[in-house]
Amino acid sequence: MDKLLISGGAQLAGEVRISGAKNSALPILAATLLADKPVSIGNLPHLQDITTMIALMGRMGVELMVDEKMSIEVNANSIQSYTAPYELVRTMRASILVLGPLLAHYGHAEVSLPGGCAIGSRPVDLHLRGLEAMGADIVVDGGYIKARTNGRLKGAHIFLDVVTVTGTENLMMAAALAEGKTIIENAAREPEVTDLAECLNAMGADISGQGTSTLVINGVESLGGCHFNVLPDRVETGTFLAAAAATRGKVRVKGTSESILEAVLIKLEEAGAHISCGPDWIELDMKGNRPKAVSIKTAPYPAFPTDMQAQILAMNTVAEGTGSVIETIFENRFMHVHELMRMGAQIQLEGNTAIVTGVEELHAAPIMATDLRASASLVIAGLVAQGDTIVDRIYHIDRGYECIEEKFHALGAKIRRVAD
Ligand SMILES: CC(=O)N[C@H]1[C@@H](OP(=O)(O)OP(=O)(O)OC[C@H]2O[C@@H](n3ccc(=O)[nH]c3=O)[C@H](O)[C@@H]2O)O[C@H](CO)[C@@H](O)[C@@H]1O
Ligand SMILES: C=C(OP(=O)(O)O)C(=O)O
Repeated sequence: MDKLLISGGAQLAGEVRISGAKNSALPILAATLLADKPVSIGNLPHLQDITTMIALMGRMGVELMVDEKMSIEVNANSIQSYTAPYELVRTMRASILVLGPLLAHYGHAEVSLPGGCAIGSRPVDLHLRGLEAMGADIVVDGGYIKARTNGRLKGAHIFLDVVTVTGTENLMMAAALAEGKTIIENAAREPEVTDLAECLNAMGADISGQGTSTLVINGVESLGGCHFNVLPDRVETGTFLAAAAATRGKVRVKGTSESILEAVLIKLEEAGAHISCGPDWIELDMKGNRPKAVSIKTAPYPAFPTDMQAQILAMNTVAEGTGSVIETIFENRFMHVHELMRMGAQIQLEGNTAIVTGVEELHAAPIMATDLRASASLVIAGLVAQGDTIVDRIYHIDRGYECIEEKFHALGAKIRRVAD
């Protein structure tokens, strides 16, 4: 199993290119199952979750051709199986995103229940309830969601009790081919949901309201092909900026946009960062200063994203002062706290709140990655710690970060991948 070996202490400096967003690329790949013609997707990130989605769709008989620039052409017409098996779903929850498209286009689907994971129980009840409201027959049997529809799904008025990103995406995709109008209220407003809506519209769907909490989808009879470029990854962007702030460095992230991570940039400025932005870049300069601790509370977009909680918490561990970190989305998203404390971080954990008092220095220790963003926070901690930190179980980080050690290395970090 690969590990990352990080010799801390370098101030990050330089430029880094941001990849396409994992959480946009995954639903867009699933959306190609709705089309009758080939769909081509550009700016696809090169990471494990994308490989898993390609493997899953390939297993169904879908033809996928990736070129050397990580564009992919997907032709779903060759599909032969409508099943997402447990062995693939268990490695990537986002596999649930094939449920809505398979059901809407082909009338049936069998998708393994994703189950819980390190960050929380993560049920999919709202996905299922929404599809049932559109006329689907759903049973859960032997760990599988078995869904069928007699004829086309029917448009429905759906109110989501909780703001759910993949739930909104699954229902929006299903509604795109349903008969009549669907209204989804309390919909997720994340940029990745908007990106998916734009891609579906480019395929011929009739969706409006994206970026607001009410989506209106007029179902169409069929969807065609298109070429679509995935938006930049706001979590990868924020991760490099948080690392730059923690190391008192100066980093420019390119191929990204300030408009998709305002809540994060505001907090980094509060931490003392000087931020400047261009049309497709953001620069953060700490002018050599120690960051100031900030308080954050995670909530659905446009508020502070849960996927950036661990990285800002890691910055706080070496900041001046005390900051509180409140996690409101997932009930168990503080696994990194215990590992950071092993490095000398001062953190008090009370329910969904972590009170972090910055220390002058963290100390290297062998530490274990437990989930994707927790892993990123441990890398940030390793970058600022005295000595050599070994981060184990980095398969979590490979799920969602493209060439992470190469990108940090290019910014002056002493980091390399080591095999057991
Ligand atoms: C592939 C992808 O895009 N993953 C993102 C997506 O995950 P994902 O879409 O799985 O997360 P959700 O937005 O659905 O989860 C939000 C909350 O709703 C609850 N819930 C969700 C669905 C449901 O049927 N019932 C229910 O109770 C969840 O347990 C959680 O407490 O949004 C999360 C929240 O921004 C991010 O952390 C993930 O990176
Ligand atoms: C939690 C995440 O991903 P997923 O929903 O795929 O587990 C994430 O991207 O931080």
